Amino acid sequence: MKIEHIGIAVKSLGLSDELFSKLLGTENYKQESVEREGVTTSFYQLGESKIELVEASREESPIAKFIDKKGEGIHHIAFGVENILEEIARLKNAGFQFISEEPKDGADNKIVVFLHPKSTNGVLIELCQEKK
Ligand SMILES: CC[C@@H](C(=O)O)C(=O)SCCNC(=O)CCNC(=O)[C@H](O)C(C)(C)COP(=O)(O)OP(=O)(O)OC[C@H]1O[C@@H](n2cnc3c(N)ncnc32)[C@H](O)[C@@H]1OP(=O)(O)O
Ligand SMILES: [Co+2]
Repeated sequence: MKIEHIGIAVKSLGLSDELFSKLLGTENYKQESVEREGVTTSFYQLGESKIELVEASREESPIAKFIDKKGEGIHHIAFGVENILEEIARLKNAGFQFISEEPKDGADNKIVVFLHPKSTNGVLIELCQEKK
């Protein structure tokens, strides 16, 4: 398992892309919308991890709700795993709760699931696996 990306909730990808390109000294390598999730993402490679800027693509997006409540900032940590089904089983066995146990298509050619922050010390954790 490794830190695959840090998700950062932003109001405007336009403004935040400009800020993060300056901050990181590199351009994003992709921008991608995931309509099911109600988000548009922008990815920056940072060594073996990434920064994922996440903007709400519609009103009822979880990102819109998060920003309304907590403002812009760190939203989630994504762990990259080899076998997401095995990790789900391991973590369920260890008593962790999932928002949904069924992996779904994420951004950046991944399948993803999320654990509920109430079972992970208040940190939203995403598991992601490269699509085969
Ligand atoms: C598809 C792209 C994908 C990728 O490929 O990388 C992404 O990263 S998409 C990222 C956006 N999608 C998600 O976040 C999906 C998972 N999130 C959810 O399902 C919901 O956001 C949630 C975590 C279940 C919360 O939704 P909800 O219960 O409707 O909102 P509340 O505001 O009532 O929150 C309940 C409770 O949880 C706390 N919370 C909410 N978001 C976070 C967070 N990001 N980090 C930590 N804690 C969070 C919130 O504060 C509430 O706690 P209490 O106030 O103590 O009740
Ligand atoms: Co993510």
